[in-house]
Amino acid sequence: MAEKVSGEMSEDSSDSAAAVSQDLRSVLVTSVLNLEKLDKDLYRGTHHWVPRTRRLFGGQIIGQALVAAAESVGENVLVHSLHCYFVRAGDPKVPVLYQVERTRDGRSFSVRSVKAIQYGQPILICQASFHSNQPSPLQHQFTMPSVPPPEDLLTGEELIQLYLSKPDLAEKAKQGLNKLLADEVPIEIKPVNPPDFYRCVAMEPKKLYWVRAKGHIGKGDMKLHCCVAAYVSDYSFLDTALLPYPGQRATFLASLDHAMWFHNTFRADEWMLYETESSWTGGSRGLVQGRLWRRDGVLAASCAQEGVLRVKALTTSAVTNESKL
Ligand SMILES: CCCCCCC/C=C/C(=O)SCCNC(=O)CCNC(=O)[C@H](O)C(C)(C)COP(=O)(O)OP(=O)(O)OC[C@H]1O[C@@H](n2cnc3c(N)ncnc32)[C@H](O)[C@@H]1OP(=O)(O)O
Repeated sequence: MAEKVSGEMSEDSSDSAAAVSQDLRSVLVTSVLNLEKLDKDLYRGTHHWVPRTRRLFGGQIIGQALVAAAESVGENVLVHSLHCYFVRAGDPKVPVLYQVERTRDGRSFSVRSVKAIQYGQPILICQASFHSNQPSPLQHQFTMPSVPPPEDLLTGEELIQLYLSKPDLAEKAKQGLNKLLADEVPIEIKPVNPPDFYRCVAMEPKKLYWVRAKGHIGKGDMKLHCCVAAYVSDYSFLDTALLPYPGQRATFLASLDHAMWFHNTFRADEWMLYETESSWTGGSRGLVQGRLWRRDGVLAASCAQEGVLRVKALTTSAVTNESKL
């Protein structure tokens, strides 16, 4: 019989004191990243939240691929990087198979290659590298931007409620916002500088928001927190590249590749500051970079992604009943 491999990690003493009930646990660990083991180095993953594009969420595929890779390495190594290509759209109607190749095991580093497969064809190719913890006399990092704490900011849902209360809101925009509210995305977000609701001002391609997994994960296995961070890091990343173009509506937005480097331990169920920026767009593609900060200022992870950006010029305001352009 197939066994589940990841979500139910053991609790440390601080967690057991809290006696976390099953329904308070993050769906990311109880379901999304809890793969079914079919055979040695072969796993099956199912879906939770599917974006309105009806193609599988890239972060889910990366997170699941990393769970599969992490199952094949020892307990004393940590994931330090991953590099993925999204080669086909994922179909939400069927599960995804994850096939792990044990590329190399060295004294310090282990490399794994994972193929995510649907209908016999790869949808994602992922290389993940693991490293045993080693001391280093060289240590530096950038400084975390100074921002208000998450407790002082509105959640994504509260912001949507605020937008819904605007009297001149166009019916189509209202429908879109209500759909967003109904989405069961398993992560929480608190934007530091939410974009102007009417989106008529070009902005610098930079964002700052607090983010964490919804529900409890516990201290547990650091590798699982990296899998959750991989999921989280893809959610509102590529859209950073659209901020300078308020007169354009995205008709097709999809990540082509995604890379991450993990620097320090963190808990993905605690608030982290996600700092994203886009250094370049052109040729219907955009490049974004991101940094995930622990709230104590420690740099937890860095990310980079390129995506396809196909857009259409807006002729009227998408959000109000008035003409805009
Ligand atoms: C604030 C909250 C936001 C939450 C949203 C979360 C954001 C999440 C994003 C994601 O998760 S993206 C998911 C992960 N990434 C992917 O699924 C990408 C997977 N890769 C691919 O699908 C393909 O590699 C590709 C990028 C589509 C490859 O493109 P290619 O052009 O080589 O493939 P085709 O099969 O030929 O075409 C696909 C599609 O695109 C149309 N098309 C192709 N070229 C052009 C063009 N020059 N101009 C316009 N359209 C083009 C083509 O006609 C096909 O369209 P359909 O027939 O499918 O309609």
